Amino acid sequence: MPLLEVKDLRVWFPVHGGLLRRKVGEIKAVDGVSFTIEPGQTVGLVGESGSGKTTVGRALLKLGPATSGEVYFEGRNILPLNERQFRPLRRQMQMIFQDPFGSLNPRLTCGSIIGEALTTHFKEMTATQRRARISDLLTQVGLKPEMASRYPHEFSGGQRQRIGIARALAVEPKFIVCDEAVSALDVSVQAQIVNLLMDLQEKLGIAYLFIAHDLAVVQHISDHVLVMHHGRIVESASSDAIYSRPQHEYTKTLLAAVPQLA
Ligand SMILES: Nc1ncnc2c1ncn2[C@@H]1O[C@H](COP(=O)(O)OP(=O)(O)OP(=O)(O)O)[C@@H](O)[C@H]1O
Repeated sequence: MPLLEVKDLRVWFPVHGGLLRRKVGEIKAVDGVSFTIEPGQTVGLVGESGSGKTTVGRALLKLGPATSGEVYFEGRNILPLNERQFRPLRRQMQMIFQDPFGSLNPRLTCGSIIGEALTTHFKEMTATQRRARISDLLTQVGLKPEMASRYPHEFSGGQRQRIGIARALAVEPKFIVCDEAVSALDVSVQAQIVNLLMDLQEKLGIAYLFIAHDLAVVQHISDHVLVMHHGRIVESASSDAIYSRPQHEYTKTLLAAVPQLA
């Protein structure tokens, strides 16, 4: 059984206009998207800005609206579930953002940021167990346990992204949406974070939807790649095939923009 199966997902946003702010049309941000993700697999989602990638990622985790379609997580359609019904599943589906600084509370230490996720989802955990788990998570993402007492501004961009990853891992997810998770970082730091994500996948069996506009990064991390254009998937193929035998004109245009490595 696939971990995640998306069937004919549509997300249309109403457009209002005129003096009375009546609905005058719709932005079809996502318009009939279908794909599957197997456990422990990475699916890359590429496309230019505005193609609908983030809207897909948010809809999958019920962080954003879905107009129609089905999203099965381990065989269960999650879109009709209300908040209470979805709560036990929320822990298993996490998101890592582009701007870790924006998504980390500047007033909390890195230990408290990770600890918050633990207290929300593991209410029975004692303070001692929590501290041990925070140390363990920091080590897993390549940071030092003693860094738990530092604040987000005391870390570099790459280290902040590691904290974001530790926070996502804290609740033991099976699936993580990585939305432009390395796009804001320097190329050498990007490679370190991508390698960390791949190591964690191997160790913990997590599946990723890896959203990016940069095809080179996506190729490195993904088993399968989806190319999105104007709300639709225009090409879906294995990572190798999409680069060696791109079928769609739009994919060829995206590939032409990738700097060639000598
Ligand atoms: N809440 C919203 N209300 C109205 N329109 C929206 C909303 N969210 C997104 N859109 C529109 O939906 C389309 C897709 O946006 P989306 O952010 O998913 O694209 P993207 O491929 O992730 O781009 P980027 O890489 O710039 O984030 C855009 O035209 C955007 O303006």
